[in-house]
Amino acid sequence: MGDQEKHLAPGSCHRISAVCRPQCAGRGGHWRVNQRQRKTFLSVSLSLSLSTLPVKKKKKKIARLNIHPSLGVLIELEKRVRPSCTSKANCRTSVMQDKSRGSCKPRAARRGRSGYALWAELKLHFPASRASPTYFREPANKMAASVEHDSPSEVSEAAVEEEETKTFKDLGVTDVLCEACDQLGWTKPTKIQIEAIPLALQGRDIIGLAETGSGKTGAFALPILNALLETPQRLFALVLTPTRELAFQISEQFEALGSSIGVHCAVIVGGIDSMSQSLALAKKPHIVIATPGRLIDHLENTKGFNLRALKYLVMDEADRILNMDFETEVDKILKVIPRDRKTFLFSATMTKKVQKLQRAALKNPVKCAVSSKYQTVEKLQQYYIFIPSKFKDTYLVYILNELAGNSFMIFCSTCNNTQRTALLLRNLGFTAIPLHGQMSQSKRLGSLNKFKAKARSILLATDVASRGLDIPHVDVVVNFDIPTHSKDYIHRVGRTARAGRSGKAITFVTQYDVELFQRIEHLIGKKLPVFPTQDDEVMMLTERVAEAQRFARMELREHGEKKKRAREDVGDNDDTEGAMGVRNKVAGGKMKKRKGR
Ligand SMILES: Nc1ncnc2c1ncn2[C@@H]1O[C@H](COP(=O)(O)OP(=O)(O)OP(=O)(O)O)[C@@H](O)[C@H]1O
Repeated sequence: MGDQEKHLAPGSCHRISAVCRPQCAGRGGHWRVNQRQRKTFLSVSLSLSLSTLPVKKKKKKIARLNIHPSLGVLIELEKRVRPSCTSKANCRTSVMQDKSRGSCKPRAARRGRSGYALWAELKLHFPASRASPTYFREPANKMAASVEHDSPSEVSEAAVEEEETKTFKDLGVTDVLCEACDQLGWTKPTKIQIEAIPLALQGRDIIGLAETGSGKTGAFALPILNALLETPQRLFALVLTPTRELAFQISEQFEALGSSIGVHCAVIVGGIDSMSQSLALAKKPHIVIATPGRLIDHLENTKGFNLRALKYLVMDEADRILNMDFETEVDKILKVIPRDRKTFLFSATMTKKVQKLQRAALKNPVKCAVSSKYQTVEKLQQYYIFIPSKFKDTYLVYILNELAGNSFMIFCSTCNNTQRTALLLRNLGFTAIPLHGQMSQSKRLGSLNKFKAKARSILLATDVASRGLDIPHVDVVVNFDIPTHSKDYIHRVGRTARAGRSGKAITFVTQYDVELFQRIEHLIGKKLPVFPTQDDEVMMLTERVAEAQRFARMELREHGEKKKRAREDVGDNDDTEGAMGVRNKVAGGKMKKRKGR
């Protein structure tokens, strides 16, 4: 019999008779539902027939019928034991034991033919609209199933509706946190929240995979706050993030959700005075949000700070955190936190490499996947333009003019190119601001805040800004330099079209980038269309752009020398906006003057 492999039409009710094989005897296990079934099931009626099995005498138990809590809504569990079974009353739902243990044994077995009988009828709902979790514990019960069609079910439609109208309260979130969600304008939970929150509240370790901008932060923050309310404790949870800006953002979200319950968070990231962080840790916050390196510094050097009582560990952007770059730090952290903790891994691009996941030391995790492994958002329009490398700047200016009035995030591959391009655009009168790893942390946050506050319409950034940052008003992402790691593409373009909004992403492909681009298309499983451009109009810009390039190079040099001369200078001049010439240009004068306009 095909093991739950039969195709089942949506909207119909099905009866599956499953026969439990002898080797499953005595062990617990979970039903595994295959991908197709998860997609098509609306309602399923399972009739499990565990009958007359050739069980060896020494086997004491037959089967354990476990329904994984995340599998679906268990509507009905009905058990019938064959009339031949003499001690119905003793027969437990899942286990039948032999006579010596004083419970039932069917006649067939008593006659010497080893065999037991148990019917269990289950009805499960698999609403079609629901993105079902895809990871279940490998079933110990190997069941062979036969599928019969039953009459179509109306209940299923109701179940779909129910799924859509689920509230945070239905997920088990406590009232005070539901109110906080309400205040943030979160009227209903997102798919990943529907999947992950109930499981997290049950105390399971979770691997959460969902597309960018789908509310993963809420999916781990709400269960942690819920648990914190139940058992208040200092240094309750640790959230590890790969970038500093993301750490601040997550802290803001925790504080917004937990404001009414007085949650205290500490952000522990590099590039910021350690002393103030030590003081913050001395106050024993409830939640610590940290980048791995600086957290290690504090664990090693800050007196009185330890995470020995930690209850929750979250790795946001987990595939990045579990990457080789953070290997030593993460291993060190895992050694000094209790093994008896809950662990949540979340990302839009989760690694499947078992070795990497093992490093997170998860215990019997559930994978909540509401997107395929490398999926971009439906409302995101993605394009590419194929151009000669030397005209990249000109095409960028053309696109910025074409899509004027929008908010842009432009990704470059190096700090130097980010800085140079920001200068170039400023020279042409665009309100552009850079964000990269060679800027001081205060300047990085300054840039981000100006962009968030819409005081600047263009943020030029390295991949330091590609993951996690939630800036709702970003309309267009431009991959000025194509990402070398295809996964970064998904995160970069995910800075737009967030939380159900729409957005555009345009990737520049030069003669050197063709292979990288093909890899990206392969990863996302899509062929991207070309972004339409008028080449003659682009070429009309070359002269102006060339002039702005010259000024940008000069300013970059000037800026570098100035920095060398006055490293300790605390003025606002270690990002490009501080460079004198540029400031004038932003004010609208210098370039025009030079051009005589
Ligand atoms: N239930 C909800 N209803 C409405 N908006 C929500 C809900 N949950 C989260 N959001 C909002 O959705 C936006 C994106 O959330 P979040 O930053 O958690 O996404 P993410 O999945 O972590 O994205 P990324 O993969 O880019 O890190 C945020 O502005 C957040 O406030």
